[in-house]
Amino acid sequence: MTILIRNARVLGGEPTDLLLRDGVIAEIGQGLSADGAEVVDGTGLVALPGLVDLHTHLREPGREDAETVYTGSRAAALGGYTAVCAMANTSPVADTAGVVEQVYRLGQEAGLVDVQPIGAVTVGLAGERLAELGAMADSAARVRVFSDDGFCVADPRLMRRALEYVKAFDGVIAQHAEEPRLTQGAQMHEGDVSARLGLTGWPAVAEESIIARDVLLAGHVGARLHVCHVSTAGSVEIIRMAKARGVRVTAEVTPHHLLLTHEKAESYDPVYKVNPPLRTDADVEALREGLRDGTIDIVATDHAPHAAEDKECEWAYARPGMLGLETALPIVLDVLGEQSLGTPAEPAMWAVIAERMSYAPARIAGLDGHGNALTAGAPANLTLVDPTVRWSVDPTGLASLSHNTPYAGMTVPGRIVATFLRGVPTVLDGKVQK
Ligand SMILES: NC(=O)N[C@@H](CC(=O)O)C(=O)O
Ligand SMILES: [Zn+2]
Ligand SMILES: [Zn+2]
Repeated sequence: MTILIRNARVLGGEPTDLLLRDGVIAEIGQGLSADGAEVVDGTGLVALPGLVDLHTHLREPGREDAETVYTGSRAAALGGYTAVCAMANTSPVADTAGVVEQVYRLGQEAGLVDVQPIGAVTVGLAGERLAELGAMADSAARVRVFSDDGFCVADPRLMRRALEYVKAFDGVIAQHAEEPRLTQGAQMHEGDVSARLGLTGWPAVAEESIIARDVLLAGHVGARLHVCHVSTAGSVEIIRMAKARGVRVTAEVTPHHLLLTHEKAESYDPVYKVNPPLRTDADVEALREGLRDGTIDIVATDHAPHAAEDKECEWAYARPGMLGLETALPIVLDVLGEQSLGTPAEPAMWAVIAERMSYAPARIAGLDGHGNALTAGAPANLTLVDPTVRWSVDPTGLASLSHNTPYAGMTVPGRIVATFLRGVPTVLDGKVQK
């Protein structure tokens, strides 16, 4: 299949044509000849490298009523993604070569994005003994990222062993930083709002104390640490300090922690219940600053679909987590400065988006075929976005099997018009192709 994209603005630059052939970008330049190629009109659209999500929950195996690899892949493609890393907290847990290979194969069969399984750090996410990290690394799924996400690897000795172990194959431990002894029964951020509502608080220090411990451990053994869903100003400060000291630490922030705050809990609508919880305005400001200055390396969605019965109930009983794949780029656009569209600062904004949502996550995950600059010879993994379109988020209009988006009814900027995986369209005219 040969595709000619006409007049797209690569990272918001001058309009140009891109010829996609045999899975790669064969040529880039103005006025390329169509010569048998299928033409896609890119006028007014910005071309970005295919987005890469380092933190996605796909719920298969085990909760196929909430999301499957196929439905999550559709949501991802519609969000502009060409690769997603699938978290290990499935049922059974992805803690063996068998399970990660199953998820990997389901992703290949769906064929809409590359699904890269993340392996569990400990057997059954129980935090007691290491899972078979080496067997998962050597498997057909070639696992490099390991995480007990949903739970913290709380035992420092086990965390140290895991960090040491994955050095052998340049792996990374992605930590869900939450000291469990400080969050027992916690329902939301510990602060003035939790005090007023009478809900048990989840203090910032529960996150920060684990991050502080883990950057010290990672520095001590010279291993790679990745911090999942950073949510507090103090965490940003600790990571900034660790980086300055040369610790090999990377960090992610979610779109919802960049936009929403704990006051949302005043509605008692569990759609706003998430782990870690929504924090304060000051935290949001520090996260944005950390993302701008590179202390926070990437935006990751923590796409966490939940079935209605697990979410549309009393706050205390609702599962934490919210959808993210189809709204991530619009929220980041909103946060990073939609006002720069059409100004000389615009290309700089797209460069930051490409780095934080494609190049850096692909580097951290070791995904060589993704996160490449859009140049001749590179794999044809890219997405076309119309930054001028604003659309209203309708939970039932999303491709995800679940509907727990916190942005229902909100008008957001930026529509994904097309996505290409190795030169094959997975989304065209805003519609998924499978
Ligand atoms: N973020 C959440 O609130 N929930 C996640 C687990 C997690 O990311 O910790 C989930 O699997 O539902
Ligand atoms: Zn988590
Ligand atoms: Zn998660």
